[in-house]
Amino acid sequence: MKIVTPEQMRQLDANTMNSGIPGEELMLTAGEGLASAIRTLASNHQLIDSPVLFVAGCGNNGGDAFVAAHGLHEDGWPVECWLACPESKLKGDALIHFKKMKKAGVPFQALETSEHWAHASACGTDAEIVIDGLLGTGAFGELRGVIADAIAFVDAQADRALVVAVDVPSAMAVRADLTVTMGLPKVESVQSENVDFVGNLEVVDIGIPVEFIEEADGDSELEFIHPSDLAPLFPRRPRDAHKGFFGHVLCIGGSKGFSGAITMASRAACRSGAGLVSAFVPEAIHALVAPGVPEVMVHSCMPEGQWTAIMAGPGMGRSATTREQVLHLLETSKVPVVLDADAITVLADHVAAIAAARCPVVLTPHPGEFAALFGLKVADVQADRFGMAKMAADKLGAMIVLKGAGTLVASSGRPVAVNMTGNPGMASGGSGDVLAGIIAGLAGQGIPPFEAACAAVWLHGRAADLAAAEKAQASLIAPDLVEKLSEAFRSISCR
Ligand SMILES: NC(=O)C1=CN([C@@H]2O[C@H](COP(=O)(O)OP(=O)(O)OC[C@H]3O[C@@H](n4cnc5c(N)ncnc54)[C@H](O)[C@@H]3O)[C@@H](O)[C@H]2O)[C@@H](O)CC1
Ligand SMILES: Nc1ncnc2c1ncn2[C@@H]1O[C@H](COP(=O)(O)OP(=O)(O)O)[C@@H](O)[C@H]1O
Ligand SMILES: [K+]
Repeated sequence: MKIVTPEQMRQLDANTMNSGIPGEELMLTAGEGLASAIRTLASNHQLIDSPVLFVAGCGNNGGDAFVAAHGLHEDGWPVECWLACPESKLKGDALIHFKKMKKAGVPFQALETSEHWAHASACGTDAEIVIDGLLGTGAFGELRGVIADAIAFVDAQADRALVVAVDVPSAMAVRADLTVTMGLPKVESVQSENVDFVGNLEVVDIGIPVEFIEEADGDSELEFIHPSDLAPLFPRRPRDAHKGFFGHVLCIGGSKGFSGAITMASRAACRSGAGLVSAFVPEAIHALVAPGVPEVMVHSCMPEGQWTAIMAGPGMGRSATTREQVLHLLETSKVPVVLDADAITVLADHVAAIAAARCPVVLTPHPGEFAALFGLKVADVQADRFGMAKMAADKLGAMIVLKGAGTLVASSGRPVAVNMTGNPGMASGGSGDVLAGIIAGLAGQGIPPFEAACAAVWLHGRAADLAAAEKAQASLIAPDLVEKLSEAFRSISCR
């Protein structure tokens, strides 16, 4: 999906209004989309009917919030709206929707002074979901008036409540769990320095005609991984399909003390739709791995097979044997090869072998592995994630999945894809192994490797978001991601 600047978005909004869709209607669709995202978030977190506080500014960003507050109030939710300016400053579409909200009886108050906000901060709120509708794409310059107080108030709620930003986190100073953006994602929201503010990023279709979007300029170097782009990768399965239709994936990895990594990776490949999955593990752990994954054919000698994708690395260890095996794969494979973890770091002095491979290669480094591969410092990788991913893809002729919040998928000659699903609960051992398995499972059933990597990072993060909403981020473990994959798939496909 295209990513736009605020200016490009304003142009799209203006073109849409000129084509006959009134601004009032655009705002209604935006606010209804926001209400629907809040309902889903609340439902996933078992917070249905919990108090929701909308904090609105005097622009159209506040207008979206009024529509959503109105909608939830009509559903019977305990909703309240605080306005960070005098009512008299409201105008246009926002004023229209404000009046409707007020008429419907949504409890409301205007907090016009810093003293009001100091009092609000002292008293707090019992709302478990707080909505930031203070500033959107119309923000400019230094914060003026009470907006700074209101932003500080909403941001402070992030320490105890779920925070949802409308369109963009206000002045990129509110730490949101979810940003519900209108029309198309905005460039600032996918920049790596802003991941802590944006949280997950969902897009509301506000009815901008497709042809306007196609014609619009967007960021030519970046694209957003959106479920609507992934759905076509999973067409209806023919009724007479059999396991041979969906490929045979080989997963190589594991070592003494690291049997879980390959177990989870190969299970994730199965859960991603591969027809058959085989694993090759050292003899010493065969008896540990095999019973854990009855759906996988586990071997302790290199098996023969018509592989459609090969994945190597999880739990493999950084031995000379690992390096030899990986180099051999790169030299001989004709099918996509996914390299993760140790299979990446052992190539630090052999990057030429990656460039020389004739098969598609997908590397899935976390910043530490990326730094090790190129002899860099992790801080330097993190300081320019986009540039680093692009550099590596160009240099190695491989697809680079640079992991971490706002995972990037880069391939030479095309825009870098950015993913905004996932949460810090994934920062626990084994999450990456699951991702490698998903990519191999998707590539192995014939999805082109770049698209497989994009779909995999989205599904992986989505599974983690569903799991965290149910079990809490702190309690998330990698097998939860595998278990929630089914639900993640269901959010892009009805079958
Ligand atoms: N037709 C449209 O234009 C649509 C707009 N939408 C929403 O409207 C938003 C954009 O609306 P606006 O252009 O009204 O902009 P904003 O809602 O961002 O706010 C602009 C208002 O905030 C004030 N302001 C700006 N910068 C400030 C600062 N630094 N300190 C204090 N006050 C400041 C301005 O004086 C102005 O009154 C989008 O982000 C989106 O949420 C959506 O409803 C979809 C349709
Ligand atoms: N804060 C976070 N937000 C989003 N995703 C995260 C976060 N922390 C970790 N992840 C994801 O979890 C996975 C961790 O992978 P990795 O570091 O290789 O772990 P391991 O080696 O333990 O399997 C990656 O896909 C990464 O993008
Ligand atoms: K906002």
